[in-house]
Amino acid sequence: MGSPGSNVRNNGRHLGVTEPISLGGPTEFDVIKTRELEKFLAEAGLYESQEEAVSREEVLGSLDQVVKKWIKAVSRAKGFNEQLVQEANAKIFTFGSYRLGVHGPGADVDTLCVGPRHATREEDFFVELHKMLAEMPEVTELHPVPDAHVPVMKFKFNGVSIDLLYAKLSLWVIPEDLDISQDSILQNADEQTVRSLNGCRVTDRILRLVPNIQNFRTTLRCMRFWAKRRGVYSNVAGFLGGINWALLVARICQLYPNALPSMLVSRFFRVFAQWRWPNPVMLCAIEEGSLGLPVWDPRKNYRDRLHQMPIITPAYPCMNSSYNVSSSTLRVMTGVPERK
Ligand SMILES: Nc1ncnc2c1ncn2[C@@H]1O[C@H](COP(=O)(O)OP(=O)(O)OP(=O)(O)O)[C@@H](O)[C@H]1O
Ligand SMILES: [Mg+2]
Repeated sequence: MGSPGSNVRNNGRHLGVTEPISLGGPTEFDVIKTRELEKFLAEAGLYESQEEAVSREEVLGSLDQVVKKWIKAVSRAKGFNEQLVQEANAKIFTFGSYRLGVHGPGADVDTLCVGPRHATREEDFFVELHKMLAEMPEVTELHPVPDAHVPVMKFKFNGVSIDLLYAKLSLWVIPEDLDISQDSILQNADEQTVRSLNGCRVTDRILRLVPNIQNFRTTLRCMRFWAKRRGVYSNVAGFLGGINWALLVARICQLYPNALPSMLVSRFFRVFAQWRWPNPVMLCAIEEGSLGLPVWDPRKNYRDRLHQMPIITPAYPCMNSSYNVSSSTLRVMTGVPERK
């Protein structure tokens, strides 16, 4: 990664669907203002303690061990021979604000368990793994939600809140160094698996599509804090949630690749005050892909044409992450008065 403010990623080529607006770097004033901004964010209590960070890491390590034990038990119960049982593997990935590195103290961790083709969601994940977790003294408040649009198991592990999704790949064995960013991973995957993988694939892609990760993180922390204070941080209420704020900030980082967070925050307001919605915000071109999955395309899909504030996810299959925004919540966010 580059030093703060230097755009050295992507071999000097720009990231994004257009040229940057400005390649200008920081002045001494911006350096001072960014330091002040970081101090402000720290004093606002937005960063977790070292102790909490370590505890989260340990919990994730333990959870990974649990799913590895689970997949061996599942394989054995299905009559696999001992060598195949030993080779059987499952793995935990993280995504969301924890993976982006912008979570606050006490935040929950979005996780994904990736398993092989013989480990089913209905039986093995929601019954067998659920049973294993229910028997562990570390696990409390265990709530499976198998019928959700993205099925999830919610629980606390040693006090850390976890959302655990499941992706059943078409592979027989899950390699420990599995790369879930290739599109081929989606081949023959059921719909819930595609949706469950999406969070991780999107988060990883965002981190690859910003010129400087540290500057992106600080700016996003600031915008999340602002949005929460202003009461416009909520996907379900028709405003913007974690993913939407992340994508908007990432786009500003692309447009000002050498800017520091204090500049990026002010550019955020400048750019989005002038944005002509429903022009979409995108971090990369929307690819059709070869797997035939539906992608956001207002020319083809009538429903996509109704979206007020399209903020498109960067991993195949690209979707509008802010389909919940209505004309009235958009007006609230942009401060445009209602037309009489
Ligand atoms: N509407 C959506 N469209 C696409 N992906 C989504 C959407 N909502 C959630 N996700 C995926 O799930 C992840 C976790 O969502 P979540 O709402 O927990 O946001 P977050 O970025 O983790 O912020 P928070 O700190 O509020 O939890 C997102 O980062 C995103 O990858
Ligand atoms: Mg989250």
